Amino acid sequence: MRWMHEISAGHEARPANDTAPPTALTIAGSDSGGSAGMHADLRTFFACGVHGTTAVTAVTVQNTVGVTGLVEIPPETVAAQVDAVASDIGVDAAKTGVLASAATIEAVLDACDKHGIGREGRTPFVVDPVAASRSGEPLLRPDALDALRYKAFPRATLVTPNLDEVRLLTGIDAHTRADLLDAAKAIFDFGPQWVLVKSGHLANDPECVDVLFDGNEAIPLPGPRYATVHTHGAGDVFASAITAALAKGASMPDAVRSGKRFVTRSVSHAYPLGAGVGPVSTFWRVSPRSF
Ligand SMILES: Nc1ncnc2c1ncn2[C@@H]1O[C@H](COP(=O)(O)OP(=O)(O)OP(=O)(O)O)[C@@H](O)[C@H]1O
Ligand SMILES: Cc1ncc(COP(=O)(O)O)c(N)n1
Repeated sequence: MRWMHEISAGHEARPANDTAPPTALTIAGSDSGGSAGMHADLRTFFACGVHGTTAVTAVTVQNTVGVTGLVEIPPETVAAQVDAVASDIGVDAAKTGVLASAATIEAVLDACDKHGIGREGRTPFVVDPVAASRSGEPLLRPDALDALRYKAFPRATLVTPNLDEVRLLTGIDAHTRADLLDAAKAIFDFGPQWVLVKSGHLANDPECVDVLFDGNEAIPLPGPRYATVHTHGAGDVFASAITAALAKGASMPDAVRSGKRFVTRSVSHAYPLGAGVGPVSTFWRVSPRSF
């Protein structure tokens, strides 16, 4: 084991292993409560049959009630994790969660560029612009908004905002299904290849119809709305299930449809935990009892 300050050169790549499953990388924060962030991402990758790897951006002090602390990992350490994973294990698709600051976003994008991750490279790059926890605590510094808009989004294969993130990033206040396409167009103008606007926060809509947009066509993704408050981690599970499908070689519309099926089943199996908001459950895919 070498301490971080001793690592100067890159890692040597190992020969490819034909028996290994596809790999997906999450560049995200940890959740001590185990419901959201990279914990949810890794569970989803496992349930979807891909090997999950991680670049930790921030450690959150979090439970089902809220987030009471966040410690950022130095940007160069985040970039070094991306480099270590990509240069040895490889990355078939990558996603982001909490990116914390402009400096971390820039370090991550440089590391991704180096390994062909992102729109101009061969490897799909899903940017989930996580800005706050479900309980409202900020997970992104205000200086990071422009870095997301003008640096990360143009490099993204897919951007997956919820309606609060749409409001923060574009000023559009979406309240109806019809507003989702306007929201998707406004995010698309920042330059990603695809945009997926999520409808979970349209609380008065009897269904959850998300919208996938590629600049020309809007593809509706219908799903039932379950009467549960336990949706902690739903956005992370959705983006991770999409990333897993992309890692296996699916087209974007197929990956998003399979991610939607996965997250809908996960919401339908959500369980109470602690005193606050419980997580959506990925157990349905792997456990005979399905919890
Ligand atoms: N009550 C629900 N019933 C069914 N599906 C839901 C429900 N709430 C959210 N979803 C679905 O879960 C996915 C995540 O959507 P949402 O808009 O909640 O994203 P998010 O805000 O990023 O998630 P999070 O809850 O983790 O903050 C979407 O496909 C959405 O339609
Ligand atoms: C580390 C981390 N990443 C992401 C989220 C967002 O998930 P949610 O919107 O369900 O709180 C979170 N709460 N914590």
